[in-house]
Parts: sequence; C-alpha cells; structure tokens
Amino acid sequence: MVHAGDAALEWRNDHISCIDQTVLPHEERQLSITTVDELIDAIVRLAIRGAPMLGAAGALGVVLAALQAERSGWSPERLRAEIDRVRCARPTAVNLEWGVAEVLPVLRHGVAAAETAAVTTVARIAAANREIGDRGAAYLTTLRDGRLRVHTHCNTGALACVEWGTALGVIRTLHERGRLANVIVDETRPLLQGSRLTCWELARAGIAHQLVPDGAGPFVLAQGLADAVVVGADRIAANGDVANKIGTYGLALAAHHARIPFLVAAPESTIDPATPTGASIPVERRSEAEVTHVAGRRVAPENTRAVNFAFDITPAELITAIVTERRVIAGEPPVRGSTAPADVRPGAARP
Ligand SMILES: CSC[C@H]1O[C@H](OP(=O)(O)O)[C@H](O)[C@@H]1O
Repeated sequence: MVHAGDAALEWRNDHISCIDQTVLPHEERQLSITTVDELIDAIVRLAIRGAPMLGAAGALGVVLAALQAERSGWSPERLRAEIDRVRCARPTAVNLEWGVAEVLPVLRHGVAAAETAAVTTVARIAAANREIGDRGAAYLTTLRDGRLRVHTHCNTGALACVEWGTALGVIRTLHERGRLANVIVDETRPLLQGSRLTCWELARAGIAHQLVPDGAGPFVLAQGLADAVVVGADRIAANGDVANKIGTYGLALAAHHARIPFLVAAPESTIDPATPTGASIPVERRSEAEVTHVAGRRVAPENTRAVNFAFDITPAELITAIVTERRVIAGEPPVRGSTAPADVRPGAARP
C-alpha cells in the first residue's frame, strides 16, 4: 500500500477507492469510484494506471458493473457491454483484459462470488510483486558484487502495481538488502510518471535517486553511471518482445551498445501467449495535447502537430532477462515454441 489507510487502489464494500495519480506528487487526492463511467474515466486519464494496477481495475470493474446493473435494472446484454467497455478502456496493457477474464466467468454464480474472486485477484497481483522483487534482486546481485546503480523508466511502484512494485519492487528489494547504491530515474515524457510518481515513491522509501531528462538516458548509460537497467512491461509477446512506456526501446538500444544488463520485471499475467510477437501488440496513441502542453499549459506554438505513442516495442534480442514471480527468462521465449531471441546476456556472443 502506498499509504496506511489510503491504498493505491482497493475494494471498499461497494466501490473502488484509489489515489488519483494525475495530481501527485503535489496533492494526495482519494477517488471513490461507483460506476463504470467513473472507472473508465479514471483509467483513460491515468488516475488509475500501470499494467498490474489495470489488472486489478479490470477484476474489480466486473463487480462494479454488476452492482450498477442491479441498481439500474440493466439487461444481461447491457451488463456484458458495460464490462466490455472496461476491458477495452486502454489497449496495450494485456492486464486489463486479463483482470476482467479472471472474474467475469465467476459472475454466473452471483455478485458475491464475483466479488470474492475479484478481491482474491487483487491480492494475488499484490503478492506477486514481492516474488518479482526477490527474484530480480537475486538475479542482479549475481551479475555484480557490491551495491548496484540502477536506471529505470516510467513508474512501476505500488502506484502501478497495488503494492511494492515490479521494476521498482526489484529496486526496493535491493535497497532492503543493502545492495543498492543509486537509482537514475527517467522523467518519462509526456506525462512524467518518472519525475512525478517514481521520485515520489523513492523519496517516501528513503532511496537515493537522481532524475534525468529522457533524452539523457543513453548518454548516462554510455558514461557508465548505471550497472543495470530495470523496467516494467505492459504486454510481453509469446516470443519475448516487450511493450512498455515510450522511451524504453531507446534505452534498451543504449544498454545493449553499452553492454549493460537490461531487465524487464513483470508478473506472469503480463505475458500474452495470444500475441505472437511485438508487431501484434496494439500501441496506444494518445492526444497530441499531451505533447504540445506541459501540465495543461501550451508550450509548442499553436497549430504544432504531435505524434504521441504511449508505448513502444522492445525486441526480445535487446532484453537480457525477463523476471516474473515464477521464473527468470533469459535467451529463450516466455512461451515454449515461439521464436527464441538471441542470447544477449552481457558477454554473450553478439547476435
Ligand atoms: C508496472 S506498470 C507497467 C507499465 O505501465 C506504465 O504505463 P502507464 O503509466 O501508461 O499506465 C508504464 O509503461 C509502466 O512501465
């Protein structure tokens, strides 16, 4: 949990309670979500965000819709359509549809059964992060002695994962074990999840960190200021290609060139066997205004057009290892029988 009492997201009897991430770090505003429209609005404007967190929102969204259907007298077809709206609220993170799929089949046994399934799903999402942190920290400490300097992108902490975090969970675990020297945080334009959210979480955890402009990332790696890059994921294709926040691909190219390990930390629910390669991952495109404006204030001249991909695709051959709550995947595809990426672990023969 991000706060004692104020969870990043939790179910409270008949509604979702969550922190509005759009106003952090300067305001800690709690949202109370009681309708499908309110949930979709929170997801689309990133008040609720982060792949595992979207999984939790999808699971709880089924229960929210079912309760609203009872109050409003929706037909079964209307209920199904409203649940589908939740499932499709953002296209790239597979976790949203995964969360819906975890609970929807239980709904035939009643709302109470679906509520139990949803709350259990959220607890599983939270519990997986500690495992990911342990496994990722253990993997990194085999690569280097002493305390590590880690470079990360976007936000992958409790705000994105319900509790602890994925990539930030690995970083927090290294800190707990006395094996972390510093964290380099990419600001992560255009919505600044790094400077607004990751710096806020690291400061609260008492973890030393430095913020860098996104464009500085490759040079920071070339200067040898990091021993490893650890990022999250929104969807991992069967062959190991990874969709993550825009800017990840460039960082992976730079890490590969600098021969620095590039680790992806994500739960098994982010791996999508139905998506064969990164070419099949839907990449969300968001409003041009997110690029031409900063914090709602126009920076670019009037009539400036923008291209706003919210994610990019990092090919498997640039990823040293994928760490989940169950395994470390290196040099082989996450889904057996898919195209195996080249082995790019530091020191491996170059592909
Ligand atoms: C562990 S969260 C994974 C992923 O989600 C973030 O995207 P967004 O802030 O748009 O929800 C970012 O890609 C994180 O790396």
